[in-house]
Amino acid sequence: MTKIKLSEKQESIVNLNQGAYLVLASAGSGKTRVLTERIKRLSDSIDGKILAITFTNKAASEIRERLGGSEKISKNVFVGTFHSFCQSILELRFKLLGYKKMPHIFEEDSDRLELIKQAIKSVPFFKEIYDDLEPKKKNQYTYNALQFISTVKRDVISAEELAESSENEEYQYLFETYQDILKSNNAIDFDDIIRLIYELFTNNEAVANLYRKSYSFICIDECQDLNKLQYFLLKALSGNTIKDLMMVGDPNQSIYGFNGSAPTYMQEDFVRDFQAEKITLDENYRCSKSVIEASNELMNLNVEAINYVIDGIFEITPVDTEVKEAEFILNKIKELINLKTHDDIEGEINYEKISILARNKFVFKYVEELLKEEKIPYYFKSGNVGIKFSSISMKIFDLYFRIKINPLDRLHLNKLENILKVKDVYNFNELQDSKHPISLNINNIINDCSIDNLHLKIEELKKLFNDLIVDDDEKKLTLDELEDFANQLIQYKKQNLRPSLDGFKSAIALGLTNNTSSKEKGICLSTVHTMKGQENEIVFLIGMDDGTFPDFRAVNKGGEELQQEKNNTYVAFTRAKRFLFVTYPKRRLMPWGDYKSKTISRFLKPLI
Ligand SMILES: Nc1ncnc2c1ncn2[C@@H]1O[C@H](COP(=O)(O)OP(=O)(O)OP(=O)(O)O)[C@@H](O)[C@H]1O
Repeated sequence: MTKIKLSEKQESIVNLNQGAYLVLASAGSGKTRVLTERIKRLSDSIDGKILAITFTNKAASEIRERLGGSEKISKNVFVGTFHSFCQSILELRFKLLGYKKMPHIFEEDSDRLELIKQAIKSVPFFKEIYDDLEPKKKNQYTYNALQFISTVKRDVISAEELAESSENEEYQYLFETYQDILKSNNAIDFDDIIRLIYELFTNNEAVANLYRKSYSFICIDECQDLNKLQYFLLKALSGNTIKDLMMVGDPNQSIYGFNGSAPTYMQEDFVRDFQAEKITLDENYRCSKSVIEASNELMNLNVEAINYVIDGIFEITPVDTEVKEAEFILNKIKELINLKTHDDIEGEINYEKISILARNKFVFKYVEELLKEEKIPYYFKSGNVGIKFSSISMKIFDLYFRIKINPLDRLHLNKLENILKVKDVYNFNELQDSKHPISLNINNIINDCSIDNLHLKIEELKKLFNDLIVDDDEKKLTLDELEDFANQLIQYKKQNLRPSLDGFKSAIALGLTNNTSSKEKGICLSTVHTMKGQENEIVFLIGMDDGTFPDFRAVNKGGEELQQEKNNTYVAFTRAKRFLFVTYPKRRLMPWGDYKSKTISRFLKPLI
């Protein structure tokens, strides 16, 4: 890895000593770089431990990679997301939180929707409303109920506050019922992971003190994304003991408002509660002159381009339809690849140096079709997610695996019963006559699996799938998914000294074992949210028509939601190191067959 010479300003932040600091820095100013160098310096010079929190597994592994794997760093520095930090505590202390066995994470939205549906049906007030709704409205209702549960958790709303703020006690019942159902499955959801540890630190002074004494410094990246629960967790962890915290963030990159995040937790609460000193960093090391100028104009900023020698490209191109947009992009890509080199781009221009970004994944439809047709390699960038199997045999395996390691998990047991159309998923005769007789063999294989023999079980499964699956496409898909699972096991064992099946399942759910870099071959297609914190040489930002980006719902709501869309456009712009090509269709094909006229995104109007 090339050694970067830090600027004077960056160096001064790296060398700050004790105290609380808020580093407000614009995109590409080297926030992550500075934070990493600071952690490195601290770990060399102090004896205590350092807690470094990021918002994505990808960012955490990048920081870990840059820190290197010396024994001192491995022992003294914890780098991870809020979820992985809290999960590591939960695995040790779940009994203190009222669980007899380690609770399992229900990570999939579909699982949580199923649970909230059960909760709605057990509270008469909600059941009555729900039963009278048309099917489409039922889905929206369930989704809204789930949002309500999340809000209660993320906004740290207590039972009393809930009772006071709602029109009646029914909402409190709904919340409690959902939690009870989770608990009866010995399960938790993502928000619970942080909420439980916040409760532990708040209610158990002795345990909180253990962690307070253990960590001397806390560093947090991307703090504009903090929500109330995460900020409260940090406060509860710090207590009156930890006073050395550094938060770095960029209010202009605040794009997770829909998750309860707000830059005010760093800019107001942190500054007030910790008497934090504010420092600004307004240089841009990432982007070319053209990209910085466009971003400055977009956000009305005055960021300095350090790399002024590189002009780069910023272009906005209107195209007739989405099909034409896809053709334009494909032609441009071919042109760039044929160029092989360009003075502005380091090394050969290849597919890995190109990213295509959009507001949401639906925008990629025609581009993806063309990439496939032209046999150009590409992949979809994934966020903090675990594995989602699509082959039927791996789905069955996953469900057996879940109920094997968490026998209280009725939710997945029911799912398995439904897939197999059996009453008892362990009954030999029923399985043999079931819709998927392979389930009998799968069940036999994982019946006595343990973390020590799981790799052997995977080999048995491989043989089974090879022998029994007839359809070639299905066989390939199943074997690919099994291999992915096997790779995740290897990753997990590398990361954990005391591995367990429970721990492995949680690590998968948190996306900690997902080695994405091996799958990231070719052109990267990503939503802007998922690309946050990352960069590429050449970026295409597509579908920049008003109503798509900004999203029409934000346009209708206006205010903060619209501002977040603008911030999201800024995040998209500043992912480009050298070239940024922006496109929008002047007409969009609607699902019912008509074309609708479109205009350029309101944010881009001043730039044309
Ligand atoms: N002093 C420096 N000299 C040269 N390059 C640098 C320097 N500091 C940072 N960089 C490079 O600039 C780019 C942006 O750095 P980094 O990702 O740390 O920024 P950031 O502020 O976290 O970005 P963002 O918030 O936009 O995701 C990286 O490619 C990094 O290696």
